[in-house]
Amino acid sequence: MIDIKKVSVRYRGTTEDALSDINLSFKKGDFICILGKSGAGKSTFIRTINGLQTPTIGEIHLDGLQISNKNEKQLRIVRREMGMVFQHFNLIPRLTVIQNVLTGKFGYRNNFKSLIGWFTPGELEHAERVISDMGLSKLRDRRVEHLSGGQKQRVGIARALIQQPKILLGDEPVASLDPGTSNEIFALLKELHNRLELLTIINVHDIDLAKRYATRILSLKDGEIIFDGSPDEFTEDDYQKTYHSTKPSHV
Ligand SMILES: Nc1ncnc2c1ncn2[C@@H]1O[C@H](COP(=O)(O)OP(=O)(O)OP(=O)(O)O)[C@@H](O)[C@H]1O
Repeated sequence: MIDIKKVSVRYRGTTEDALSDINLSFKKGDFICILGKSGAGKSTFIRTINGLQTPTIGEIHLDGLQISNKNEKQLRIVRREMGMVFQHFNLIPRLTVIQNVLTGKFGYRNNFKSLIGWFTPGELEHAERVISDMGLSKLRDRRVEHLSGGQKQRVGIARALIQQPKILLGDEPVASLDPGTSNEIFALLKELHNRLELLTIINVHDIDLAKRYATRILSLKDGEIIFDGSPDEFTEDDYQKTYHSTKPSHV
């Protein structure tokens, strides 16, 4: 589904690669968790997959088509296939739940209709369905600035789902949430992954969540993949190599 071929990324003005010679393939059914300490390249990796960052070298293919050499207009079409959820939710605080969810439709419409906030009955009905699915019906008309972190992330997920993506990308989607809520959000992401057959790729700092939910763990260090395997294969030694710190009691 996604093939990453010899991809390196070096930011302008820097002397080191943020990602270095990455070669990976992801298929439908993968629930990938990416581990790595701060600065390892996790965000760069996710951003490079959905075209927010262009590889300095190498290619990314989606279903056999190269997507890493597209212009902004073509990238908008590619990004419809990829829903994205963020650490800080990236919602519009003064807009309501349903208004925020509907912004997920913007990739499909012309700018004028989006600007004046005009949506078809079909689009509105779709938004209602996704909101209900996320357990947000009672909060439909509440401004998102008044929601809890977990509720905000559900809105973020609903906004991603309304695009009807094949791929769900998460850049630290639970890093701002408490452990209980983080687990709830991961359980929700896993349920959606199974039900909608999404390829899911998520950056996460919490190794317990990665071990509980991932079908495959990747570990990044200094822009390189240093582990690629099943959660069971990720050992204490891999943990040490990834984080260079002493073993926590829960591993
Ligand atoms: N826009 C940028 N310009 C220059 N260097 C950057 C830029 N964005 C990231 N970097 C550098 O690229 C490397 C990888 O950063 P990245 O944000 O991908 O890491 P990360 O693993 O997501 O870290 P964190 O967990 O702190 O978010 C770091 O050395 C970072 O300083």
